[in-house]
Amino acid sequence: MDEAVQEYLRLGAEKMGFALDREQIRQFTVYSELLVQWNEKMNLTAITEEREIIGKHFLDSLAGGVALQRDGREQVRLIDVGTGAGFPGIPLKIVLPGVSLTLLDSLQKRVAFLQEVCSQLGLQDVTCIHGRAEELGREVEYRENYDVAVSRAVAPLPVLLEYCSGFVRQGGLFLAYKGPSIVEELEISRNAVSKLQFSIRETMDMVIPDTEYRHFITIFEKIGSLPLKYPRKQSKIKKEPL
Ligand SMILES: C[S@@+](CC[C@H](N)C(=O)[O-])C[C@H]1O[C@@H](n2cnc3c(N)ncnc32)[C@H](O)[C@@H]1O
Repeated sequence: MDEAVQEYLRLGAEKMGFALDREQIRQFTVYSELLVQWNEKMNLTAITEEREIIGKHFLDSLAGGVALQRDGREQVRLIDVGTGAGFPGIPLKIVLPGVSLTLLDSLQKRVAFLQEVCSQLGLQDVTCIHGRAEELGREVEYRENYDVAVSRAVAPLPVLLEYCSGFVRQGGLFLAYKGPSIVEELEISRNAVSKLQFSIRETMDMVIPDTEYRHFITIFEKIGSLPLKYPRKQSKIKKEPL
């Protein structure tokens, strides 16, 4: 990554409230290089130009960190559901190193990439898991065991709420990264929100610095204990979305 691109990253992060030190710039640089290298062998991202990786993946991922920092939730147990190539989980971990991070994806080869990134970046306290959200959310080890769940570009909101409901503890948060469809998605998610013991706190409209990209982050709070029947099996979620 050349100096101008690194400066774009540094300034963009600063505008979002994160002053990056040299080690953090190194971590983002290595991450970007690994993403481009591995993308030649496997499908990780359609975005391969450096500035775009910074804007659309790194800074975009940090938008959720703004909410966590504002709430003083920087030392949380956080799970990224359907993390793919590590978004938004890894950028959040780089700027909030006190986070205990779990990265979950249903594709094994993506998990291998995540392990390599975490090792080369020297990230501590990160667990990479291969599995399906709706199955792991029923297991004692994971069920309602996280302070925060985050997820970007994984499923329509009613389905995504069910995937993430299994992980978030009472009083914990779920941050859904969504595009402009968020207004309609919230409209069709009312039943899911109430059945899954969530309440809607707010939707943050985030503009990524020096770009015209906008992302909405809707923050849900878990207000009660999740009924045992949720999350349901994938076939049921698909056939009868809440
Ligand atoms: C479009 S990608 C988005 C990846 C990343 N969150 C991002 O924003 O770049 C969706 C990812 O979710 C994963 N996924 C889809 N359904 C899942 C499920 N039920 N449990 C775990 N991972 C899932 C897929 O394997 C894929 O890597």
